[in-house]
Amino acid sequence: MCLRSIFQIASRRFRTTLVNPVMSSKPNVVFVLGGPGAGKGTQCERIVKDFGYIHLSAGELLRAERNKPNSEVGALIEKHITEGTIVPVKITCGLLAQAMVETMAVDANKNNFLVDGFPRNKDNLDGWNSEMGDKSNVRFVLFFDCDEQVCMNRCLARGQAGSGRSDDNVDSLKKRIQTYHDSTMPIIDYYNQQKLVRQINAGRPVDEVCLVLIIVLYTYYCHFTV
Ligand SMILES: Nc1ncnc2c1ncn2[C@@H]1O[C@H](COP(=O)(O)OP(=O)(O)OP(=O)(O)O)[C@@H](O)[C@H]1O
Ligand SMILES: Nc1ccn([C@H]2C[C@H](O)[C@@H](COP(=O)(O)O)O2)c(=O)n1
Repeated sequence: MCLRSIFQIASRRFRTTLVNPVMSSKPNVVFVLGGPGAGKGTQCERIVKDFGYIHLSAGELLRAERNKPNSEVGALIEKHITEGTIVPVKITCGLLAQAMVETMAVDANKNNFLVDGFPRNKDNLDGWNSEMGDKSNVRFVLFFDCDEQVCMNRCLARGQAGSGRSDDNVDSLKKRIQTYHDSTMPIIDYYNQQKLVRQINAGRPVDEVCLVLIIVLYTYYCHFTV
């Protein structure tokens, strides 16, 4: 049986049987973490298409806010993006919360969110817990584990392919990778201690990573059907 067939069968069963048992009026949140270029966005998009999640990328929301001509925080966001540092949580959590509210206002059943690139440091974590802790259900954390040099090469290739991102260059990437080690890994460790981390080898080709991701999701949601 080909990979595509397995994927289609798993996703059909997932949508009809496995998502429904965890529906609630609060948003269900799966945090997605990993180094820059680990493939978080690529894999989230695949899951959205076949599994009915809503993908919210913190980085994308920040770039969209930065691009608004009248944004009061646009310059601050751009400074953090190019420096590879982390935007204050008040801004990022506000954008995420607003996107969730807007999504669920259109369709209350759309309450399963992949929150990609968040929480990235202690400020993110504390801000989320105080603002969203009792307004959301954090189900688990997907950790895309990928070799640093592989991450760097992928981002540089993405820049050369015309991403237009001001941080797909060697200087910014070195800083982003440092921030990832210093600030994001402790957050992954924190969730790991709570047994909430599902670790995925993200150094493999896209289809192989995706297959492992499907198995991880399937296994998780099977707990709700037994
Ligand atoms: N498994 C993979 N193998 C090879 N290339 C990949 C793989 N996954 C993603 N890529 C490519 O690597 C680049 C980075 O992927 P992606 O944007 O999904 O990473 P990301 O973790 O979301 O990065 P960032 O945190 O910088 O936004 C993209 O050009 C993507 O096409
Ligand atoms: N929680 C977050 C997420 C992202 N940013 C900023 C800083 C990152 O380097 C940049 C790009 O994010 P990505 O697209 O790689 O997820 O956006 C942040 O400050 N806080």
